[in-house]
Amino acid sequence: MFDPAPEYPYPDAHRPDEAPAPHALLGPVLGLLGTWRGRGRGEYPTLAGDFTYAQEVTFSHDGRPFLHYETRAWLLDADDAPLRPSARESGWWRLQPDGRVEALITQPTGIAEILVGRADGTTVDLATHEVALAPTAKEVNATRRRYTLADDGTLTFVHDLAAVGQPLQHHLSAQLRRQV
Ligand code: HEM
Repeated sequence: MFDPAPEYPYPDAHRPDEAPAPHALLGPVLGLLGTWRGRGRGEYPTLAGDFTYAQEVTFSHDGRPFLHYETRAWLLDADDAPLRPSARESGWWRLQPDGRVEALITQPTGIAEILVGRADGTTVDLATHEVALAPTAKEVNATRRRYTLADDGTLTFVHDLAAVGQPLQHHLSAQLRRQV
């Protein structure tokens, strides 16, 4: 007789004081744990104009030396009402000794990125190591992502993009607040 497995016994923690205890290597990114929500503005020279959007970002861990990262964005109209779903990403941020970070991030648009960079407790700065594209994905060559934690519980996010023949330049900036 088939015996199904019980519920997954190792739930993720979304706060530093929640079990399981965070791995020591997560020290430089502990301030990111949890769910963040806010608004941003985007642009790119190939687009007709700039746009405003809302974004939700979640970081969690299961006691091992990596973060689970997930984000969903949606475009806003001039009255701040939802216009349509936009970018989604998920992945893994692997913490190394000395605050080095290796991030693996995938998108439903056929883009898979490996980024490398550093975390120092208040900022995380990641730049492309390699991009892999599904056969029908748009051409993306590189990104740079900077996350900065301010004292008042605000997380700012700046995203530069080299894609569709354009050099690396600003695509997105957002300000997010931690959700309780
Ligand atoms: C908060 C996250 C993001 C938002 C809100 C966003 C928003 C947008 C919007 C509104 C467009 C115009 C096309 C459309 O309406 O869909 C666009 C284009 C594009 N985005 Fe983003 N984006 C985000 C993240 C990213 C990321 C992470 C990448 C790459 C790693 C990326 C790469 C591109 C590319 C390649 C284009 C197409 C440009 C073109 O074909 O001219 N975006 N984005």
